Amino acid sequence: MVISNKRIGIVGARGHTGAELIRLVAAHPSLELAYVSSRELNGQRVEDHVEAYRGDLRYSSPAHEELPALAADVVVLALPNGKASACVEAFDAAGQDPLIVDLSADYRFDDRWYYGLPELTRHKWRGEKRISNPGCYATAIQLAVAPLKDLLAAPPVCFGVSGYSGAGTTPSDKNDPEKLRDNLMPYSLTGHMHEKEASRHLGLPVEFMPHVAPHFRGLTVTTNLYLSRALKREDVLARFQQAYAGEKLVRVLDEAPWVSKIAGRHHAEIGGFALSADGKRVVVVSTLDNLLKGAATQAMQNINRAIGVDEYTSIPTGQEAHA
Ligand SMILES: NC(=O)C1=CN([C@@H]2O[C@H](COP(=O)(O)OP(=O)(O)OC[C@H]3O[C@@H](n4cnc5c(N)ncnc54)[C@H](OP(=O)(O)O)[C@@H]3O)[C@@H](O)[C@H]2O)C=CC1
Ligand SMILES: CC(=O)N[C@@H](CCC(=O)OP(=O)(O)O)C(=O)O
Repeated sequence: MVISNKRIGIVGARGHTGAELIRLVAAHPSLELAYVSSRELNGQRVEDHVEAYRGDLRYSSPAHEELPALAADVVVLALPNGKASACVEAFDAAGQDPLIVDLSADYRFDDRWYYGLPELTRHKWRGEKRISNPGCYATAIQLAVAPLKDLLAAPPVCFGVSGYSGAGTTPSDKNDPEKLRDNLMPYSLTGHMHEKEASRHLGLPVEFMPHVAPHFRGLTVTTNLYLSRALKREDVLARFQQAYAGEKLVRVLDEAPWVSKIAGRHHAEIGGFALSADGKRVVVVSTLDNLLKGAATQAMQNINRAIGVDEYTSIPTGQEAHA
């Protein structure tokens, strides 16, 4: 049986996450790029900006209302927060129902959209064609808390440190290498979007304190968990190993993972598992590349499942680093 390729459009493809998606699509046997949009790069050749792509496609800058006519089977919205709904409305108005994967936070609280963190929500997918891709820190938090969720005596407290690519390409203090040099920049210390997102999807309150650091990509979340009964370290480790057994994109380590080792890699790492002397407090460290497992790779997992191919198609799942 010949299965024809699906056509995919990326809206907001100049950004960091859009570029990572182009790389993943370039390596995909059943997807081909229909369009990649950017106002700033309009007319320029994609292969001049993304080395992994070889072909004649150029960036274009269609208005939202013009997107349906481009007839992609899959549409990824990689726009800043607050900008996705205008695109979604354009498809609704045209009576078109492509698979839409939104990378922004805009639909993470909308029950009509599937929240795609496959390792935790795979079983909840009911064939929805609208998928909300989780936030980067929110992914690391949920992966670190979920295996001990039933034993918590207090809200998890999470200290996050992200590389500055997490702040996108629109200039701000949080992606200004000069202001970040020799610095650690705290921000949104209560009420960050990912605090709300992780709380909602874990079904328990989470406390989150984010910071940006001078490195470009990769984030660390160090999570303090108070337990309702004492555990031994081997019990904690066994819970995590069992929770993520067979998962190709979540690795459970004995030691605490280092962010320098996760940059350019597609999986998340969870480790540390330091216990207090009374066995009722455990500290777990999770790392992931915010642009990959925190965005583009997770989107590709979601797209693969929705188009009916193996979830890991085009995603390097071994030890190899991203080119
Ligand atoms: N960076 C990260 O680590 C993560 C990001 N995300 C989310 O993914 C989305 C994309 O992030 P990222 O790639 O970092 O963002 P960037 O800031 O790097 O890119 C945003 C893209 O949107 C386009 N754009 C910017 N402003 C507008 C506008 N007003 N209208 C239409 N297009 C616009 C830009 O292209 P142009 O201006 O040329 O049109 C660019 O292609 C965001 O919602 C972000 O929150 C999610 C997880 C992790
Ligand atoms: C360092 C930095 O600024 N990180 C971003 C999170 C990136 C992300 O996951 O974005 P969305 O939830 O917006 O999709 C932030 O804290 O807003």
